[in-house]
Amino acid sequence: MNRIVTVDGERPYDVVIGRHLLGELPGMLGEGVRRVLVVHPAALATTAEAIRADLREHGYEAFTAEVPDAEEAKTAQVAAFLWQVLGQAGFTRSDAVVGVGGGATTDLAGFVAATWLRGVRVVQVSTTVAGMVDAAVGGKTGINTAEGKNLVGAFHPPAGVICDLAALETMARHDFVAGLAEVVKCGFIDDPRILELVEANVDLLTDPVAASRSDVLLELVERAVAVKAKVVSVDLKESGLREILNYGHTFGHAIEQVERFQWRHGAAVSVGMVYVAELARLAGRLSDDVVERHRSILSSLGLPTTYRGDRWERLLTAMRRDKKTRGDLLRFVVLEDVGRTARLEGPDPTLLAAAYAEVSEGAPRPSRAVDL
Ligand SMILES: NC(=O)c1ccc[n+]([C@@H]2O[C@H](COP(=O)([O-])OP(=O)(O)OC[C@H]3O[C@@H](n4cnc5c(N)ncnc54)[C@H](O)[C@@H]3O)[C@@H](O)[C@H]2O)c1
Ligand SMILES: O=C(O)C(=O)C[C@@H](O)[C@H](O)[C@H](O)COP(=O)(O)O
Ligand SMILES: [Zn+2]
Repeated sequence: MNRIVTVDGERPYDVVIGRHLLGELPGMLGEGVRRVLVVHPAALATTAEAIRADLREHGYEAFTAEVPDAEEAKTAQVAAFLWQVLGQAGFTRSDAVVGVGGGATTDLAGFVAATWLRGVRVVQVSTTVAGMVDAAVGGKTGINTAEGKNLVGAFHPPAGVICDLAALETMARHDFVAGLAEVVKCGFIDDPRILELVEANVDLLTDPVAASRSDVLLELVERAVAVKAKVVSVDLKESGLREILNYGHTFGHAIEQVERFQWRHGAAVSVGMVYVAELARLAGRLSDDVVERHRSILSSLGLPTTYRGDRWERLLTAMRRDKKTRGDLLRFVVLEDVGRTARLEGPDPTLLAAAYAEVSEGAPRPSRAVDL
């Protein structure tokens, strides 16, 4: 049975979660669309071709465009390639883009849709855990620059999102588990039941095939999407509440930039959540127990909770480029308890460095992180 989460806003849209859902796509494209560009990485070429053929049967003029894998897709060069494709195929404002893939692909496809003719429709067909519970929903689109993550982008909500859990069966375990970091994030910021479900089902959730076929994953995806939908429905452009979805990302994005985008996003966010939990603890705002719960739940999934200890200056430079920063003021989303978020603004530099020491490799703490 499919689950539907509706995202409110200027143009409400549905996130449909279930199995074998590609038939939903034409309905989501809406009235008046004639041409459709299906953007996908090589790993999803067969799916993209099936979508193109189906769209043609429904009378659309459908094209596919293959883009590089993962973060390699989120560049100005790849965006420019897609603008060229759209231009040469004569896409007008009543035409549409469909993103088929993980968060990297849908961030790119969404950004190209946001910028082509100053905005055409996009439907996201998400094929990863991180994409389904987070990237495809909420309209944050963008690309990276050498200086940092998602530094160029636009808020451009989709016309609909398809989360076909059957697609997850082919995912590599490390990519699958990395996506669970965003699910755990939703648990810490808003929905404690998510944490209980993850803690009770670690073995199942670290097996992509078994997890994808389970009601546990269906419930987790629905709950995480519901958290995201609740937030972005009232604060699309991140003027306040939406910042909570950035929990763990200040330090996480800094790792990604320092590692030249070779780390998985979810793995970096995993360390970032432990970092900011330690920061909140050192600032006297979070209990030891909740900090340790971060470590235990993330490491039980095989996610990293530590990072190399010799990168502080570079991490700090990267954190200053975080979108929550205002002028020289570094700002963090912190927890005061599970489900209770707050902001920590301009923490003392010694506190920032002390939290780094707590997540540095070699710090006297147990870690069961695997090679993500
Ligand atoms: N816009 C947002 O709100 C938002 C939210 C969260 C994450 N993100 C972004 O999303 C990206 C991370 O998303 P991700 O984890 O999906 O990464 P990803 O898109 O890089 O996908 C991970 C890997 O899985 C492969 N893949 C995708 N679907 C597959 C399938 N069904 N079977 C087999 N392999 C498959 C991809 O080819 C890739 O190699 C980052 O760029 C992050 O910044 C954006
Ligand atoms: O939707 C949001 O808002 C988020 O912050 C969700 C994050 O998981 C996601 O990684 C997002 O792309 C980060 O946004 P950024 O503004 O920090 O680039
Ligand atoms: Zn994220």
